[in-house]
Amino acid sequence: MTDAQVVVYPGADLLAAACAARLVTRLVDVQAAKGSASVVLTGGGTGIAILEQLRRSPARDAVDWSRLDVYWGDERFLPAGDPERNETQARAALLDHVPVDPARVHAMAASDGEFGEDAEAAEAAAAAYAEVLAGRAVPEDHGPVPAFDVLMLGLGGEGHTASIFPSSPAVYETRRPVVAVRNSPKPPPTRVSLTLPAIRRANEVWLVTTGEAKADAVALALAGAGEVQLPVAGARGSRRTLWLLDRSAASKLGRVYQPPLS
Ligand SMILES: O=C1O[C@H](COP(=O)(O)O)[C@@H](O)[C@H](O)[C@H]1O
Repeated sequence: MTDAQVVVYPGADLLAAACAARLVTRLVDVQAAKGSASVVLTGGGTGIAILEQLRRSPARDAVDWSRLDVYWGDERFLPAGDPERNETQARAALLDHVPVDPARVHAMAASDGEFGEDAEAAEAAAAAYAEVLAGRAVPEDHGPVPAFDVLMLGLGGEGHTASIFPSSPAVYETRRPVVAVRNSPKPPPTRVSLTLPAIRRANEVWLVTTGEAKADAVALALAGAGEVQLPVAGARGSRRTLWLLDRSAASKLGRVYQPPLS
């Protein structure tokens, strides 16, 4: 993964605030150039902290929220409003506080929704989300997934990203953009996730994480580990891949990535 850029911040709070500022800048620039923009949100502690910082930032008003498409990289297949759903957390952190167009907020289905809770429900939810993506793709995207402007991802200490876990069926998926995930090693067991081929349709992929528990996975991914054992190693954007880390998450990288001592 030679073309990835790495930015290391002194701490988790500063990283979240800086990522929020970076996101405002990127979305404003894209809207100025194209009229509208798209962002794919991640769940997890760092991803939600970024949204909270964005809510608190006066600069958030620079974004035209009505001209933004919001997607998710993965979802925990739980009832609507469940506090563990990535959508619930993103709404509380940001989306309920800014004038987004509800029709452009593309949440993945809930387990008490139209597809029900049975064994096939998560598969149906994944297929439905693939249809949503296909419906939003334009000819210039050259495929059934939009070329997302910014796609943010967290990661697990064992190397999962979105809900693509090491050596799981999702990491081998080459055809479908969205899959159901069963028996996730991290609760809840049933999830819906973009696949690596869909993630790689994004113009920019931002990998955001903090804490020492992520340091091995970060170092291995940047050293070129294989994506089957370490799915996050397969996450990259078509134009840019950015790793946004705090010092702890970056602590096992070589000196080249370390910030100067202060
Ligand atoms: O379950 C999930 O976890 C990962 C990482 O979360 P973190 O709290 O350890 O940073 C997240 O990227 C993913 O979206 C989420 O569903």
